[in-house]
Amino acid sequence: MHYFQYKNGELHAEDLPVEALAREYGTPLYIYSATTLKRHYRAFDSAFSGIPHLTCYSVKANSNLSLLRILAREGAGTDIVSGGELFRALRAGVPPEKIVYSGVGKKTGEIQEALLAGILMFNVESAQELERINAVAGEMDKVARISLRINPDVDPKTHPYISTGLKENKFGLSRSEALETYALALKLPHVDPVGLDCHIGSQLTQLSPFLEALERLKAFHGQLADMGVRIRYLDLGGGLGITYDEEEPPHPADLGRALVKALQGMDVTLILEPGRVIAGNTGILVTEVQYTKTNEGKNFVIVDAGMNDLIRPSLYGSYHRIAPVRERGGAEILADVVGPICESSDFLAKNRSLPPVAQGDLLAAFSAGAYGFVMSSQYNSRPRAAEVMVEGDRHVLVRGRETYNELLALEEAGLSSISALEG
Ligand SMILES: Cc1ncc(COP(=O)(O)O)c(C=O)c1O
Ligand SMILES: N[C@@H](CCCC[NH3+])C(=O)O
Repeated sequence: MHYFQYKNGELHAEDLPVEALAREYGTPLYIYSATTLKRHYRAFDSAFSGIPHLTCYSVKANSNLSLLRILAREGAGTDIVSGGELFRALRAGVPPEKIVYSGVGKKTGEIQEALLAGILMFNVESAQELERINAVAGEMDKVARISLRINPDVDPKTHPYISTGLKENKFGLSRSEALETYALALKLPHVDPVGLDCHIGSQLTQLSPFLEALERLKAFHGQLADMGVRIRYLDLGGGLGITYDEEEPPHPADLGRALVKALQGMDVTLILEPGRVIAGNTGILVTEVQYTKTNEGKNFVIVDAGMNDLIRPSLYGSYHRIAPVRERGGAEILADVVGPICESSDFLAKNRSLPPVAQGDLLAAFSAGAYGFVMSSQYNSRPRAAEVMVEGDRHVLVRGRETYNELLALEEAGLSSISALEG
């Protein structure tokens, strides 16, 4: 069941016509389906219901506060990678004891904030980070629960920019370094090594890399037990892929069955950090055609959403299905769908077969709920897209579009004092 569907030739977000929302809030506009979000979360979480587990939604995929609030009410924890994400997760009502903190570059202030909040654990990525967490926790008279992120050297068979578990990637510790670092953790008074963690990459479309990583972690778990480290949490990260085009990723239930079976007999709580599989197909980006033109036989459809709104096609060559919001007949044309940004890398699609579209038409880019708005910027001084959440026949503006004044707010003070520099 899809919640972005055509009814009588018009694209609907649940029960609302997308065109009406776009006319009300303007374009570019992100539209999210609350029903899809909940359905994805429940499908994922219930796949692991046979074992002790915690689903920590990866905030980086889509950090809109309202979306986080819905997930928090569903019982989700979160995987965060910055003080900013911690702040958001807490504001949205995620209980601190369901928050895990990943990332290679945690700063002292961020560690303090997480300790103050009382998060479940830090996924530590280097010996230096472990020492820093120990020192900060010591100053605060606390003991930090930690896991070490192992780099299992497994090929996730995905785009090189989003693969994270190969030895040439910056993430985690090799197994030999990790053994030494657990030994160090046992000696440090302000850290408690309770977990073992890995995350091998994103948009994975096969089960085998997950299972391979788990096998390596299990072998490592045995070595840790021999050293006297008692692991209570096994965190396998996120990474399950979605269908953008013709990919056929495993269903969460398949991943669940395979992992539950592989974990039999292990006395641990499984932690998972799904992002894309929860949020990706929960959102679309709606954009309006500004102009069409043909240069030497090449067709361009120029829309009002640019690489600043959805950077995935420019950054990874990613595919997003694009279709008119009102179904159109007529012979298809091959065109590049491009934005208004002054860069040739500013495109949503290249050589795409589209029905004939005209100025003023609305187009939807599908599967834009994850790594869409969160990766947007104000490049070319463009206010970022607004975000709307739909449920049934109701909707809420969950983030308005900033005004030009708001775009300049942080610079105004500089403008009033710049004359001092000008002498
Ligand atoms: C540590 C960590 N956990 C979870 C995720 C979420 O990944 P995905 O959106 O592919 O599920 C990522 C991103 O790849 C990550 O780096
Ligand atoms: N930003 C990437 C995913 C990165 C995952 C973060 N570790 C994407 O859009 O596909």
